[in-house]
Amino acid sequence: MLKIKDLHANVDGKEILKGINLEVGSGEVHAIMGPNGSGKSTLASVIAGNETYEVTAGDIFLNEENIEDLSPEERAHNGVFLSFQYPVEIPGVSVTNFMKTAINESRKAKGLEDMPAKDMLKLIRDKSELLEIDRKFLSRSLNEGFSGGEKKRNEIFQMAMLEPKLAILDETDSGLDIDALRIVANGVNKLKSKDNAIVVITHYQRLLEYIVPDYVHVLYNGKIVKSGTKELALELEEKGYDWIKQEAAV
Ligand SMILES: Nc1ncnc2c1ncn2[C@@H]1O[C@H](COP(=O)(O)OP(=O)(O)OP(=O)(O)O)[C@@H](O)[C@H]1O
Repeated sequence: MLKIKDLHANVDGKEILKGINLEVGSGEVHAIMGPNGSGKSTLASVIAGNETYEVTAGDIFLNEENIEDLSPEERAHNGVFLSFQYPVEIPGVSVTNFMKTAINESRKAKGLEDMPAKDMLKLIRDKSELLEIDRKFLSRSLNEGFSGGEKKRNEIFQMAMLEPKLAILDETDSGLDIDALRIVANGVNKLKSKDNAIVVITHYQRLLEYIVPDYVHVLYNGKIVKSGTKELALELEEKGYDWIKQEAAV
């Protein structure tokens, strides 16, 4: 599904990613953890094609296809989805209209007609129910005045609508109360299938109790310095990152 080889990336001439190697197979959930500033969000942005970052070396493959030269839109049409750490507000564009446009643009890229209005309404209804989203939310401007938790839930609603092949969830748990965390995690778990893959970036083991990862990776100073199973997340919670930093320095 996703294969990253020796990826290096800069921002403003400063190297942030310093040789990332990562393989995520179909049907797998991977968690990426690591100290503040280690490069987690940068990695997510680079996979999604954010042009702020300059890839100086390495390759990113999605289903064997090198996606490096694709624009963010083309990557999205190929099934890459990034849920943002800080979702942007779009005044004047309702959640429903945003979703309709996103779905129809993605269909257009595949040479398909717009989704019939009836099917679109059903899809919106089904997916908003999955994430227990109140109807009145759907007519509000995207993210405008949404609470932190509402923004995060709305990101997963977008994921549910678009059914990506590769979903990267960047700190989806931050700002969620316990009930919202459970709802969002249940939503993600229901969207999980043998044909898609999920990468979860998180600081806390708590989310991983709900979305159980197959693998956990630690990103430190622009590199994945340790990988393991979900027990690694527990160990990090207990011991912090100092031992990882020491190991990485050896
Ligand atoms: N657009 C940018 N301009 C300047 N510096 C940047 C930019 N994006 C990222 N950086 C720097 O790159 C480093 C890695 O940032 P990144 O957001 O990827 O870390 P992170 O691991 O996601 O951190 P956190 O856990 O705090 O969210 C940081 O030092 C950050 O200041």
